[in-house]
Parts: sequence; structure tokens; C-alpha cells
Amino acid sequence: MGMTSPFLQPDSVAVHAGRDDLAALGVHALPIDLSSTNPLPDIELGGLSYESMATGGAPHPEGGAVYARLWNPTVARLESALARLEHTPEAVAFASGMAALTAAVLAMTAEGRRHVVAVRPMYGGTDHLLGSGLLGAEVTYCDPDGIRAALRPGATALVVLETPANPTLDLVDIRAAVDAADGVPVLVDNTFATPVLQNPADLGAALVLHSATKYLGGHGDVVAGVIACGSEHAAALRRVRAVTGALLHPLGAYLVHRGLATLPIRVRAQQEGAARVAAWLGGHPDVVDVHYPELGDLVGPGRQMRGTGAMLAVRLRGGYAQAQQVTSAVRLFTHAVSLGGVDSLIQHPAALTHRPVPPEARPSADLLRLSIGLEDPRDLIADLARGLGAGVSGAVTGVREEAGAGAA
Ligand code: MET
Repeated sequence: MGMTSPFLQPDSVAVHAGRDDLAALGVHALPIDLSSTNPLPDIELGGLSYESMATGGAPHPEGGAVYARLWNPTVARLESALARLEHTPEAVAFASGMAALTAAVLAMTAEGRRHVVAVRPMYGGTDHLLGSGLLGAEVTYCDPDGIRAALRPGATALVVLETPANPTLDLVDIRAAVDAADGVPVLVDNTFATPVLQNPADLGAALVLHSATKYLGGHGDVVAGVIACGSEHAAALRRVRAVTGALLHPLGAYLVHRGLATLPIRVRAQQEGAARVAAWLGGHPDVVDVHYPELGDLVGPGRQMRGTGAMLAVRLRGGYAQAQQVTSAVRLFTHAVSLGGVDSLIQHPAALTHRPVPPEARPSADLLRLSIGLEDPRDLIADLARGLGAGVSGAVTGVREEAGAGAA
């Protein structure tokens, strides 16, 4: 694969991005450079390279990569691919999504501005980290309409939001949030939508965060995080990464980069399955409510988003007891946290992913979150029917026919 045109369609970018130097290296698959240290050309050039990277820059052209905590070419290839997919000049990869968020808060609050605005609902780990005080930031939580009022002029360094939100799939109008932030950089967690369905940077977001563990990797075998952003923020993030050491291992970078090639087709196929599962759940007597982005929503599919995605949540008539029963009874779904992989997962946010969130912001006890994978939706529906079947309604009759009709 040679140099890629800047005008490729997104699906082609997913396959080819970040591979521009491969032909010159005489290889076709992504090379994995596992060097922890690198030979130095001489003291002077090695020192210049070290200084460049420790302050957030790239290696000096003749100075080499010096040390893997500062730079790794396998990781850099993934970063350039992600930047292209998210329409940003650069991207910076980290050991996990939480390491990426940590770096963002440390980088953005470094100039004496210590206040962060966090828009709820959001992933429980994010909510918890921001409120923990561990990062030296003072946090105001608000809903999307409360951003402007939450700002502290001269003190607010960052606005953090997530859309669709984990686990309730609440949507935030990114453009409106950026307007309300009044010049304060906005970080959007785009993990649920992926760059296939939404590009927050096009709507004014300064930083676009992904837990790459989810859809980007896509196979449940790698933990990683990445932030796509402009060059100035990227330098600040790389500096934090170099100094604190939250780097992504090159084997992880390789797995995420390989996953990107199939990201668009995975997301579209998983989305198709999710729409069928959501429709079936919406007609089930034990389901009080299905959380799934709606076609008519102003920022939903066809507007800010290009699709509904493959995540959904349901509230059960039988509450926590029925959630217990469903998660224990399913066989094709795995009862596990995480999301976005090729296989379907189900979990109880209040008890697991959102456990550290204060009670007033914690998801309700009757809520289950589902990540729909690549299985045939008829099999997923049959599995859920079995799980729900022993519940409050006991409505197992007709399940097979319904499942078949729903996913023809
Ligand atoms: C340790 S909890 C969770 C992991 C992941 N962010 C999720 O929402 O499932």
C-alpha cells in the first residue's frame, strides 16, 4: 500500500490509513517494533531528540526514537490512522481509555486553570475519576443544558461529555455544547458512536476520546485509549504521556490498528442486529423502556450521528431481580462489562460499570445494558427471550416465531 489519497471514502481510510510507510519498508502487514530502547546516533542528536519528545514533539529526524516511553513507530501509525478517521490533525494513544482521560485532564489543567465541567450521564469510570480529586481538578457536574451556567470564567479548563452516553444512550448536541462552552475546549467521548457514525471534531469538539478497547479494537483482546485532536493539544498530551508513562504497548497498538480495517463493516452489521433486537425488546411485556437512539431525534441518526449504533439498554418490569435472572440465564450473550466487540455482552450498570457513581447519578437498578455483536439477531432474540421468559410475565410462547419474523 502506497501513499493514501486525502480524498478517500471513510471505509477506504479505515483499511489504508496509517500504512503509508509500509511499501518503502518492503512489508505489507503492520510491523510491530518491540524495542524498549533505540541506538543513539551520537550524544548531541540523541539529546535533541529526547528533548523534543519530552516536551511533546516528534523525534528529531536524525536523533531516533531514544526510548519507547517517548515514541514508538507502531503506536504512531495507529495514531495517524485514528486522526484521519476522526478528521483531526493528530491523535495520541494511551494504555487505556482512563489513561487517556487522565492525560487530557492533566494536560488541559496545567496552566493554573483547575476547573472541569462534566456533563452527566457518562461512563461510571469517567464520572468517578473526575470526581475523585486524584487529578487535582475541581469538577462541576451538570446536564447538557447546564454547561454555560457551570463555567467559571478564567478557571474552567475543559468540558467533558459523552454522546451517546454510557449506559442510557442519552444524546448531547455537540455543536450546542461547544457554543455553550464559550471557548473552553470540549472533550467528547466518542466510544459508543465510533468515527463511523459521528465525528465530534467536525462539530467543534477540541478533543475526541475513545476507549479503543471497545469498537476500535473490536475483538475483546486489547485495552487501549486514544485522543484525536489538534496539534497543540496533541503535543500537550504526548508530553503528559512521556512524563507519566501511560503509553500504549506496541502489541496493543497493532491489534487496534488491525481492528480499524473492519471497523466500518462491523459497526454497520452490529447496528443492523441491534435495531432488530431493540425492536423486539420494545414489544416485550417485561420491558418498560428501550434506550436506543431514535431516528427523529435532532442530534440522532441522520443528523449529528450517521446511524443508531449497536448499544442499547432496557428497563425491566421485574427490576433488579429480573436483571439478575436475565444475566444468569443468557447463553449466547456473555454476562460481562465492556462493549463493542464482535460478540454480544450484557451487564448491569448500577452494580458494575457505574458502581462508583454517587447514588443520585447512578443508573436505575432495573436497567441492563446490551452490546450487540455480529451474531444472527434471531439467535440473540431467542437468547433474550429465554432469559426474560422465566421473568414476571413468563411470556415464552411464540418467541421463536417472533424472533424469526423480527430478523428475516
Ligand atoms: C470496569 S467497568 C467497565 C468498562 C467499560 N468502560 C464499560 O462501560 O463496560
